[in-house]
Amino acid sequence: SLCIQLINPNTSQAMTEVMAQTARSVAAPQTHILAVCPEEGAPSIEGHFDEAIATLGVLQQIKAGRDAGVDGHIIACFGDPGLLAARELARAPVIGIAEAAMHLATMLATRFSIVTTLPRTLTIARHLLHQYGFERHCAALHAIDLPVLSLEDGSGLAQEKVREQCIAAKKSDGSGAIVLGCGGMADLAQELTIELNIPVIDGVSAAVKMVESLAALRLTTSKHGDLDYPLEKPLSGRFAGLNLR
Ligand SMILES: O=C(O)C[C@H]1NC(=O)NC1=O
Repeated sequence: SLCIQLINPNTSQAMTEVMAQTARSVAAPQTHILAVCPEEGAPSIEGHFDEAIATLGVLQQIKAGRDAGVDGHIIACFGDPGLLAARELARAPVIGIAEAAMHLATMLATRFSIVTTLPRTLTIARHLLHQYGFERHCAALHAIDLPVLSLEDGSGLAQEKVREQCIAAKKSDGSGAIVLGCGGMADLAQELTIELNIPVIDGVSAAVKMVESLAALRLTTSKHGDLDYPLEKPLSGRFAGLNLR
């Protein structure tokens, strides 16, 4: 059986729960999902500053997961914060939900659109497209212009805005698939795929199946070159816990 550590980099328990439920709904029977979030940090991640704060918590969780011997780690925030640093620390695969969703979209359509939360995080999504080499695959990016935690306020307004943006994107962008740009949207993808009749992809679900695939292929994070374990040095204070030895 497999154990996959699902890390919500923000500290909102409700969002962790939404992602964990979605992850468990797609996981194979013998896959266990260990859902965690940092003890301290930002309740939502909505920019470069929040991502910097969240990265320490992600690394602490990666270390804990590694010590617990998990078979894979998922960074469940659409900015994929700390992804490469986490890959240095980890032995098992580390998958970000943005890269997972983008990869799947390129296998299903020649162009995809992204629907995320605040306009200011569109820049982060564009940066990831560049970093992953998917710029030419992404036809357009849209924001619902509501904060991340509006997805957890129980009003359903954010969910309706996501639906509207997806319908508009399908009509206007010339893209054949849509990537949902927030971990908190994980539970919306399956219903929207049916309603819109195009692939609407959630990165949490995508990442779960990618970790399962990599594990089945006995493939783990390369430790040759820049993703080798960090060089040993005396990390001090709150960082001491990140020493690998
Ligand atoms: O960037 C975003 O809008 C979404 C991103 N922020 C967050 O707290 N979880 C996320 O997936």
